[in-house]
Amino acid sequence: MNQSNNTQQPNQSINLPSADVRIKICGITRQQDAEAAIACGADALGFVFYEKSKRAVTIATLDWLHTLPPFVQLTALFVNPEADWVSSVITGLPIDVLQFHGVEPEPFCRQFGKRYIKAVPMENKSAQDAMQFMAGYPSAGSFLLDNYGEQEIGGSGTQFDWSQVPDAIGKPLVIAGGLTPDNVQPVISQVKPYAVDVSSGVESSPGIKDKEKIARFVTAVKSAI
Ligand SMILES: O=C(O)c1ccccc1N[C@@H]1O[C@H](COP(=O)(O)O)[C@@H](O)[C@H]1O
Repeated sequence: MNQSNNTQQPNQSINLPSADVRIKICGITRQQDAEAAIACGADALGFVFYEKSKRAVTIATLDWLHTLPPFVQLTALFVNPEADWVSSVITGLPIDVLQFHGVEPEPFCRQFGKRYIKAVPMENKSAQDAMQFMAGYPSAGSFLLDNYGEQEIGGSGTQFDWSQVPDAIGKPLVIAGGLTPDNVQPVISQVKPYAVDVSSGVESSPGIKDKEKIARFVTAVKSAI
């Protein structure tokens, strides 16, 4: 094929129509919340393997994970973990994707042979800064933009400046940070992300999901234009 006929504007092939924007419900700690999220239409669930989090889980507390239905992606979130800890988690549980929220270098993230999402700290960051950060992770399958600073760890439950989301990066972008059933439509309209990720915005208290909020979130995403 003629090379010149095969050039793509990277994000044109990745941005999805709003109705197809994928939904990840993160910070799940309980089986009933996982099942509720799947019943509501979540595409992916996230589990926080970070002991300082109010949503921290362990291999033992997720012994029900094998009973979940197929075709829902299970994501393990880590913050500056030991490699052995990541290996134990992916050996012990049916994890599909890793998500790194700390300052893990690129060789660390890719050593596990799993697809991974690298979180990008967007607090006070320009689109140019974000692109520079992402360029350091060529092996990442996707980037998750969240509102935290270089020395913090994410999960603040607050929004960043969506006007600073870079375009044409050639990788799927996941938008996170303070999303709720009420503000997810504007970010989809503005940014046209590959996926949206929510944790605190669909909770009744940290680590306890609210099925009604999840249902409202999913409905809002699927009806976004
Ligand atoms: O949820 C946590 O406690 C957490 C701890 C450390 C890093 C990330 C964490 N949460 C993740 O942050 C994003 C956005 O969450 P929110 O919707 O703003 O509450 C999401 O992936 C959370 O799982």
